[in-house]
Amino acid sequence: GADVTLVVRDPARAALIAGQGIACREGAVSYVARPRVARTVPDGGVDVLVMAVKAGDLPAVAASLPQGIGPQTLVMPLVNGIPWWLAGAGGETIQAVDPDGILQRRFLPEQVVGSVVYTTATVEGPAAVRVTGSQKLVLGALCPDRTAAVAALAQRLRAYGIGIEVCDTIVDAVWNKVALNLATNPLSVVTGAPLGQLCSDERLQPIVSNILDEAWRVAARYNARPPMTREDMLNRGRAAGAHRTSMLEDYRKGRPLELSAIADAVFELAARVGMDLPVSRAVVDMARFQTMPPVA
Ligand SMILES: NC(=O)C1=CN([C@@H]2O[C@H](COP(=O)(O)OP(=O)(O)OC[C@H]3O[C@@H](n4cnc5c(N)ncnc54)[C@H](OP(=O)(O)O)[C@@H]3O)[C@@H](O)[C@H]2O)C=CC1
Ligand SMILES: CC(C)(CO)C(=O)C(=O)O
Repeated sequence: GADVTLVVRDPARAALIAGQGIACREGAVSYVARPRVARTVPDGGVDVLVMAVKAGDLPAVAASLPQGIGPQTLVMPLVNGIPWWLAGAGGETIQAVDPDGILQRRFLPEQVVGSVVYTTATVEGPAAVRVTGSQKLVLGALCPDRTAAVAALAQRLRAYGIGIEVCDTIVDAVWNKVALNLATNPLSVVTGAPLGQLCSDERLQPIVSNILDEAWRVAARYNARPPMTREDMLNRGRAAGAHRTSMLEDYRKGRPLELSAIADAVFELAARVGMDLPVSRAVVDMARFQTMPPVA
C-alpha cells in the first residue's frame, strides 16, 4: 500500500494510535488501520498532503507547515464549505475562510486538488472511526494543465478502494455540496434532527428546499451549475437516515460550528453580487443563538 503518515497533534492520542492503530468500521466490515504516526507534517518527501480538518483550522495548519511542503506537493483539502481557492488567483480573498490570506499565499492553484467529500463518518473514540453508507470523493484540478496529475492521483486512490469521481468542473461540485451543507447542517443544530428527518419531515423539508434554492441562485450568479437537482439532494439526505450532520456532532460536543465556510462564505459571495439569502440567514442565526451561553 501507500506510505501514509497520520498527523496527530495530541501526544497521548498519537501514542495510542501508534500502539494499537485505528479501529475502523465501514458498514459490516471492521479492520485496523496502522498508518505511521507523527505529531507534525514531515519536512519533505510528501507527494500528497491531505488536510482533513474543520475549515476554521486550515489557516493554522497552513501556517504550521514546514518549508518542505512546496509546489511539488499536491494539496488536497477534505473540508466542507466554500474553499479559499474559489477566490481565484486575482489576489482577492474570501474573508470568511481565509481572513489573513494565508491559504491563498501558501498554496499555488497548480498544486491544489479541488475536492468534495461525500461520506457519513463519526469519530467513536480516540482511535476509532465509523463510516456508514456509501462514500465518494470528487476530485478536480483547478488549472487545466494539472488534469493529468489529478487523474493519476485518482487512479492511485481507486486502487486502494476509495470511490473517486474525477470532475472537469470542480467548482460545480463544490457548490453542489455547499448547498447540501448550508441546507442541512445549521438546521440540524436548530432542530437536533438527523439527515433523514430533515429531508422528509413535512415541517423541515420545505426549509431545506428553500435553502437549497437560495444556494443554487448564488451558484448561478458565479456561473456554476451544481449537478444534482433538489430532489436528488433530498433523496440523498433521506437515504442517510439517522446520520447526524458533522455540525450537529460538533454542537453536541460543545465544539465550534463550521459556519464560517458553510454559511458566512456563501453570504459573503452573495453580498458581492447584491444578493441576500433570508431563509438561510434566519436558520444560521438560530444555530448561532443555540451556541450562546444561557442568560443568567
Ligand atoms: N464527518 C463527516 O461525515 C463529514 C465531514 N466532512 C468535512 O470534513 C472535514 C473534517 O471533518 P471531520 O473529520 O468530521 O472533523 P473532526 O472534528 O472529527 O476531525 C478533525 C480533526 O482535525 C484535527 N486537527 C485540527 N487542527 C489540526 C492541526 N492544526 N494539526 C493537526 N490536526 C488538527 C483535529 O484534531 P484534535 O482531535 O486534536 O482536535 C481532529 O482530529 C470538515 O470540513 C467536515 O465538515 C465532510 C463530509 C462528511
Ligand atoms: C453528511 C453531510 C452531507 C450532511 O450535510 C455532511 O457533509 C456533514 O455531515 O457535514
